[in-house]
Amino acid sequence: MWYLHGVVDSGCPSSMMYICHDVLPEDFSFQPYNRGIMFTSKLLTLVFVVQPSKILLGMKKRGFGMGRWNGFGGKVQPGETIEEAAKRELWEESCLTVNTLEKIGQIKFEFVGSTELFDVHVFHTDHFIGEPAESEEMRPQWFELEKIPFDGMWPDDIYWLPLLLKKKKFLGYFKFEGYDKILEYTLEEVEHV
Ligand SMILES: COc1nc(N)nc2c1ncn2[C@H]1C[C@H](O)[C@@H](COP(=O)(O)OP(=O)(O)OP(=O)(O)O)O1
Ligand SMILES: [Mg+2]
Ligand SMILES: [Mg+2]
Repeated sequence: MWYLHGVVDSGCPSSMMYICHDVLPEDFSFQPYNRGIMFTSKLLTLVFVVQPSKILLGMKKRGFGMGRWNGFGGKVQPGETIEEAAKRELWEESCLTVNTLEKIGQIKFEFVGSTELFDVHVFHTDHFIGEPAESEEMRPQWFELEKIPFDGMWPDDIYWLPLLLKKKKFLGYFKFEGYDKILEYTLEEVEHV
């Protein structure tokens, strides 16, 4: 068994190098990935605005994930913290501002044939300022919690979104073939993320 072992800081916050090794260090918290492959990593944010009986999702109008409902988020820019990026992307994509975000999950996505891992930092908030409005990138819509449109979302969401809604913290790893098929995944609840 080989495990993703290390991270090489390339100097750019959104481009880390991951190294796979055959020994699992004791302090190692990631799940098995691949055999000796060098991965780069892309830092991304994802924010879910939740109210007692409903959740705000956005229909992605362009780019990656177009045609799917999702939370609001995107790439972390140089010089930004991950939380700053999460707030900026939420604002750009939904016109909502937030004072605080709760970091609730971290998910690594691998796509067969690509050596770039997506490192998605997932946030939750139930306090926001403003009214959701359509942006170039997203068309926001509230959904009753019993009517979340999982069929129109990324296929991984149905595994971990229920944890987010219960405010349980989690770490996940999903390996995709194409964009519709999950080949394998791991998901664990954790105390800290
Ligand atoms: C593969 O599974 C995924 N599932 C879910 N639920 N969300 C995902 C998955 N892969 C990526 N995401 C999220 C992470 C980000 O929030 C977006 C992708 O970033 P995006 O392309 O929207 O980046 P932006 O910086 O906003 O885009 P522009 O450069 O076009 O402004 O999807
Ligand atoms: Mg985006
Ligand atoms: Mg964006």
